[in-house]
Parts: sequence; C-alpha cells; structure tokens
Amino acid sequence: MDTPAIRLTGLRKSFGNVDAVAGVDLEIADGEFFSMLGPSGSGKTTVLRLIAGFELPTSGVVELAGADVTRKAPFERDVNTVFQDYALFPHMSVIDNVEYGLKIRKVGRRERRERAEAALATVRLEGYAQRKPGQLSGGQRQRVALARALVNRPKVLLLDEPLGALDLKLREEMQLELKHIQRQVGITFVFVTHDQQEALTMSDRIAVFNAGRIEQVGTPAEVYDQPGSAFVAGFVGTANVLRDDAARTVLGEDGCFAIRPEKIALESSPGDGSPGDGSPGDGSPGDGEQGDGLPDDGDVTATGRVVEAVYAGPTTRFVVQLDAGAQLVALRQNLRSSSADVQSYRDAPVTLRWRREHAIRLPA
Ligand SMILES: Nc1ncnc2c1ncn2[C@@H]1O[C@H](COP(=O)(O)OP(=O)(O)OP(=O)(O)O)[C@@H](O)[C@H]1O
Repeated sequence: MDTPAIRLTGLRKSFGNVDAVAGVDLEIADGEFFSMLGPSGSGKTTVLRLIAGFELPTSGVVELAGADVTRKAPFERDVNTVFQDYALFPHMSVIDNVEYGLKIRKVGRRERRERAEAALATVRLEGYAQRKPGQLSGGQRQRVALARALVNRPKVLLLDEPLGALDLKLREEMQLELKHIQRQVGITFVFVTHDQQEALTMSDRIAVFNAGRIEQVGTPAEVYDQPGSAFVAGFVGTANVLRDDAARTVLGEDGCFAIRPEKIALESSPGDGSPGDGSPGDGSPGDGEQGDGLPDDGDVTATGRVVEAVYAGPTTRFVVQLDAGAQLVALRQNLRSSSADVQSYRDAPVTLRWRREHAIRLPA
C-alpha cells in the first residue's frame, strides 16, 4: 500500500475501567470506502472519534496521510464527520448550512456560494437551497449533512451510522447513492455501521469489531466467505456453526466449522411421506430449485426432520433437526414454490446436502 490515508497503531482508549478500544492496528488506503462493523458497544464510534480528534487515545498513534496527528485538535485534521443526527442548524437555509464551514474558514462569498452549489448538486439537491432543514425529508436532511461535509473537500470523511435514522427503503437507496458519491468525489470514506448488509453492500473493505478489537479485516467477499472466527461468521450474515461432537458426527472431522444456510440444499427423503411428489415445479425439494448440478462426489449429506419452515417472500428458511443431533438452518430460493408449499414441509423428513468445501474451518 502507498502511504495510507489513515494508520492506527496500538490504539487504546479506556473510559474508567471500560476498555472501549483495546488495541487496534489498522491501515485504510487513500480513496477506500472502508466500513467499521460490529455490535453495539464494540468500539467503532470511539475509533471514529479518535480519528476525528474528538477523543484522545489512552495510548497508540493516529496518522493521517503519514503525519502523526495523535495530539492534534479536530480542526487541525483534514477530516470531516457526518453524524447520524445530521446536526444541521434549523434556523439556517440549506445553502447557508452547507456554506457554514467555508465561512468559518474565511473563504470569500463568491467561492463559498459556488462550492456550496456544487456540493448540493453532488447530492442532487439543487432545487432545495433556500429551504430550512425542517422542510426536508430525513433522506434530504442526510444529503444536506453530506454536502456540508463534502464542501470542505476533506481528505477523509468519517460517517457515524449516517443512515441510521432512515426507513429501510430510503436507507437502501441512500446506500447506493453514498457509494456512487464516494466514487465520484474519490474521498476516503470511513463508515460506521452495525448493519452487516449495509457494510457488505457498500464497502471496499470491512473491519469487524468485537469488544474493542478488530476480529477481521477484508473485502466483503473475504469476510463473508472466509470468516476468521465464529464471531465473524455469526455477525456477518447467518452461519451454522458445528463444533466438537457435532462436527465429528456430521462432517466426520474434528474442529469448528461454519456453513452458510444458502449453501445447504434441502432434498426430500424418497418414499417416506415427505412433501411433494418430486415432479418438476411442485416446489418440493429436489425439483431443481436448489442443488441441481451438484455432483454427488465430495458432497456431505445429513438426514433429519424440518422443525421450522418460515416463508419470507424470496426465500424460505428451514430449521432442520438432524438425526445426528445438531440443528442446521438451510435457506432456499423460492424460484417456483409459494407459501402454500412451505406448509407441507413442517415435520417432514429431509436430506440436507452441501459441498464439503462450504464447511469453512474456523480457528478453534
Ligand atoms: N464517553 C464515554 N464515557 C464512558 N464510556 C464510554 C464513553 N464512550 C463510549 N463508552 C463505552 O465504550 C464502549 C464502546 O463504545 P462505542 O460507542 O465506541 O461503541 P459502538 O461500537 O460505536 O456502539 P454503538 O453501535 O452502540 O454506537 C461502550 O461500552 C461504551 O459504553
């Protein structure tokens, strides 16, 4: 990596006896969309505040573009922060809100206006310059907050759960838009979220936080397909974790393994009263919705009974009690079946099948 936009070395922050950040080493490249993902209280916001300079670390070093800024005040750092609550001035118009930072920095009136208008165009709010924040929707307010940060042309933009206050639909729209804007402006984005789907959708790389430490850093595909720990496997997406006796009986191997529900095909056990007649399109397992094209060689199979079948529109989630003891969750795409088919699976005997390499070995 060239000189990283951000380098954190041995970063620690304690509040009394709480170790909010318990030793973080991290490099974020210039122009990256980098997400910090983790459960509530895992230290993500504190790391962001340490980068911004709102907190001083108990120990460790914060570097921006190769310069040690650990002891520098927030305004001496080339970063801007966008908060979840937007922090807009309610009595000021949209354009005045966006210009505010430039005014403080004594940028001339004309340049101020030009840059603020350009920033509003970037977030697609050209027609809203004279409105007050109270006359905007949540998503529009979020965009004003973004424009207000972008207008300063910072090297790094820190975003603390910026979409947290939006409803799901708007949130998904803004995810795509934020990613688009980041590509367009080429600024390094550091994005804090506890929403794994959001992190997977938007990021070049993700750091998964747990109890003040980073458990894993990687691209979305790396973190999802090769989780480095049971925690990561369980937090990023859903995972079946098999360990000890369960791993031995089901997989015939010692150790700890994760299998993603969507990697498990569900097939009916023939001639035992299982649902569907196996004819194509009846929605029954084995009708090719999942699992066809899988060679039998190298597959692992396990028999059991469906204890729960939950129809969720595009997918159905099955919980299967294996004869060998463990429970596994399998996720099926509803290519042809409907909710009516799903009912017939309750308590039905089934065979689960997955490729051996989809049981990912985790560190013990
Ligand atoms: N100013 C503070 N004083 C005392 N404890 C704090 C302070 N700020 C954070 N903490 C504690 O540090 C830990 C990490 O908090 P932090 O806000 O960084 O977590 P987070 O991962 O961002 O969580 P969330 O997703 O809920 O915002 C928590 O246990 C929190 O209670």
